[in-house]
Amino acid sequence: MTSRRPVLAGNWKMNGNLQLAQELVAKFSSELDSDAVEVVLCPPAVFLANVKQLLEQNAAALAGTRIGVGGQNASALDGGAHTGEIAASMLASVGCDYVILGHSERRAMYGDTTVSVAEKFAKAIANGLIPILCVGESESERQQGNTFDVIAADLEKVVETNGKRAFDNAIIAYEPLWAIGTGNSATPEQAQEVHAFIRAHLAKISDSDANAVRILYGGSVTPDNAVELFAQADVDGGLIGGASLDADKFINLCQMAVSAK
Ligand SMILES: O=C[C@H](O)COP(=O)(O)O
Repeated sequence: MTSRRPVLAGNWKMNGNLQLAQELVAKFSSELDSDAVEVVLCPPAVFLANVKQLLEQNAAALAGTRIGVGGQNASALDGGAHTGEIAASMLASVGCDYVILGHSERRAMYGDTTVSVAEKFAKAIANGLIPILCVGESESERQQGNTFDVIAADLEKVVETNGKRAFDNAIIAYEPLWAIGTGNSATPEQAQEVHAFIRAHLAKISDSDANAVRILYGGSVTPDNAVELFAQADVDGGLIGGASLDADKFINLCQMAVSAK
């Protein structure tokens, strides 16, 4: 059985400020003394360099932990006349190690598609970033029994675009659309069922070690439901929205991810 280090990624979305960054770094400096969990802070792009600088300024106090910075999106292009876009190379240049790709909010409101997300994935890995690939179904897709098909299509397009080793250094986040921001998390059993499918499908379509790929759950994770979710065999941590904006809740979730395994 491959042991997988859990990941707790905090997706601030279009929220937060430098004060939150300072609060999080101070709390991690004083209360997290384990490298058994990989923590990823994903603030809005304007704060990425500041958050990275804060982590570097507190490196001594953060020694023995694993905390990195990630973008919330990246362009499928390298650069040019694309107002408002951010290239993967730019994220890497300010110290990002990760980038969230294909979040359902970007698919719903900003034109991300299965094809464009696979192309963004290519730019991320070409620039040394670890993609956090978001997949998940809508309520109607689940009700129609299409959950696995929807997720399989995204995984297969990434492999088709990036090759059979695409997931060697990537993270997947299963985020059922009906659970995001609703307070209505998937049950541990629902999460485990989909995570197990994702892992099995990866083994079928790619040459990456499917047992080594971290698969995070996202969608209304809080300290009240995290223990059971993180205890599931194929749940390797979480992609956290709302609760990542509260330093106490977020570090609590990190500690739960450590103790759950
Ligand atoms: O990226 C995070 C997910 O969208 C979950 O957000 P949430 O924890 O606020 O439901």
